[in-house]
Amino acid sequence: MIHNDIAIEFKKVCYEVNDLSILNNVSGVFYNGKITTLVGPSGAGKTSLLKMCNGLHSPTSGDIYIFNKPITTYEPTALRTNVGIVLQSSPIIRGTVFENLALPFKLKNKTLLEKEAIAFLEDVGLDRTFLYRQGRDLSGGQQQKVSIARTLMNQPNILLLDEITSALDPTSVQEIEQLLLNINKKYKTTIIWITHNIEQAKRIGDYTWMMMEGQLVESGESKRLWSTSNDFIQTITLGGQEV
Ligand SMILES: Nc1ncnc2c1ncn2[C@@H]1O[C@H](COP(=O)(O)OP(=O)(O)OP(=O)(O)O)[C@@H](O)[C@H]1O
Repeated sequence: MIHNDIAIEFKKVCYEVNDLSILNNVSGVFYNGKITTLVGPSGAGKTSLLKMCNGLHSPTSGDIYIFNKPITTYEPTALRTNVGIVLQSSPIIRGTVFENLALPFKLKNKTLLEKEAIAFLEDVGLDRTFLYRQGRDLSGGQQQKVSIARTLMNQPNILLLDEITSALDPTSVQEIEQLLLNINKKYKTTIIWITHNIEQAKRIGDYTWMMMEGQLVESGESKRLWSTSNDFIQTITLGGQEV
């Protein structure tokens, strides 16, 4: 059966490296056009799972479907164009913001027009005066916005975010949350967002996946999940606001 509301589906996914089990029998869905936060203690397997969504890692067993098609049927470049990723410290290359933004185009032998670059910058709340500033001279928050804009250049349907605000000041955190909520709304982008900050997870996620020791222990609508009081939620919320 085809489900148009599902962007990514995991079916009994296991991932092992050198006989070490990193993901164990993970089954679940990420809904199309929604924001799902991925929470759990350090070492739970969140980054490994995220990297499976754009083919950076492959399951040892089990299946992953992207828009109802097995991930293995996608050509790797097409998959990475369709499923973008931003990391905690995505690299800013030497050169101007324009050169950084042009990178995905350059890799495809295409030319980025200045007006296109300005439109993408505006999507992340930076005005045209940033275009010819040196990327590495920008603040951490501004660099992260440029990284997000650079990933958006490919117009991905799915955006994977790995702790992208954990090194930033509260104002930048708030701005980046808002700009991603706007992008989600404007382009209907499906977002999967790893965060250690429980308050952030509650604020931004339509859905939540809770992971522990390589397993998906809870998942569902955030409003419902965070208001229940099972053992997992007790464990991660009583320990403070960071997991
Ligand atoms: N290539 C690898 N070789 C060996 N062990 C690995 C490899 N990749 C991940 N692991 C281990 O798998 C487990 C899960 O790692 P992963 O980075 O996915 O967790 P995480 O939940 O994202 O953690 P964190 O919140 O600290 O980033 C960890 O114990 C890690 O050491």
